[in-house]
Amino acid sequence: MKVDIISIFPDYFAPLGLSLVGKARTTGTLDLAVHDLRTWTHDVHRTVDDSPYGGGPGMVMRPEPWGQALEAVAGPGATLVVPSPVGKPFTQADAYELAALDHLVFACGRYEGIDQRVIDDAADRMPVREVSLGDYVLFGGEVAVIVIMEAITRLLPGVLGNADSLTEESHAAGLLEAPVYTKPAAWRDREVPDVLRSGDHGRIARWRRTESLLRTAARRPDLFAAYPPEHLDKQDRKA
Ligand SMILES: N#Cc1c(-c2ccc3ccn(Cc4ccncc4)c3c2)n[nH]c1N
Repeated sequence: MKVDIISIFPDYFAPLGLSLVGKARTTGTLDLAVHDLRTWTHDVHRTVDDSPYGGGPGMVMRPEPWGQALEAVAGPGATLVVPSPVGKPFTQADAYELAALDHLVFACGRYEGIDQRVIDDAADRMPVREVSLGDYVLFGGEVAVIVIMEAITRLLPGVLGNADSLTEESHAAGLLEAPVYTKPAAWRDREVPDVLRSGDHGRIARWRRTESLLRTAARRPDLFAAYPPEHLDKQDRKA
């Protein structure tokens, strides 16, 4: 997978050189490049922002540098991903969709955002997805891109040592995962549930399923309500 990130803070993406994302880059699974938007400015001050038409607080990112940057970076087959407070909430399903694409270009806005004409102009040439991490406000898109890149990279072939992890984890099947435990069996007078030490894989699977349903119902009633009833069996309905 080829990924290009455009930002006025390219150093923000140093974390993408670490751990499993860094390994994916080293092995060639992920071809990631970060670009400084100011490369496409031509004034002595390398200006990327200006005051908003219609007035209001803050500054808006100028269209000219973005237009030239996207023309240079987003070739045929690219999908533009724009983190934004007004974007579609980013979900695991989105991570799977993006992980299946050949080339992603991330546009990291700052200030009050990017001139809307940049998004509209790009949409004439490529798919554009405006996404939001959640209902809170960040300073810019960089943190969102780091989160999205981690969510995508772990879905790429060979990145996770045990691909089975993907099938049981939270949100993979629309539910939250069950609690996890490891040694010691007793810690501060708290015991690991006996079923998990029973060796009875059928019982363990059932216990995890029940805990997953109960946890989802308690913490994410929205996910629980959306969970297809046909995916619930008789045992689930007793939970
Ligand atoms: N994804 C995502 C986001 C952002 C986000 C993303 C890109 C930009 C660019 C600029 N800003 C700052 C800003 C802009 C407009 N209104 C208020 C603040 C951003 C915020 N905030 N919250 C999220 N979940």
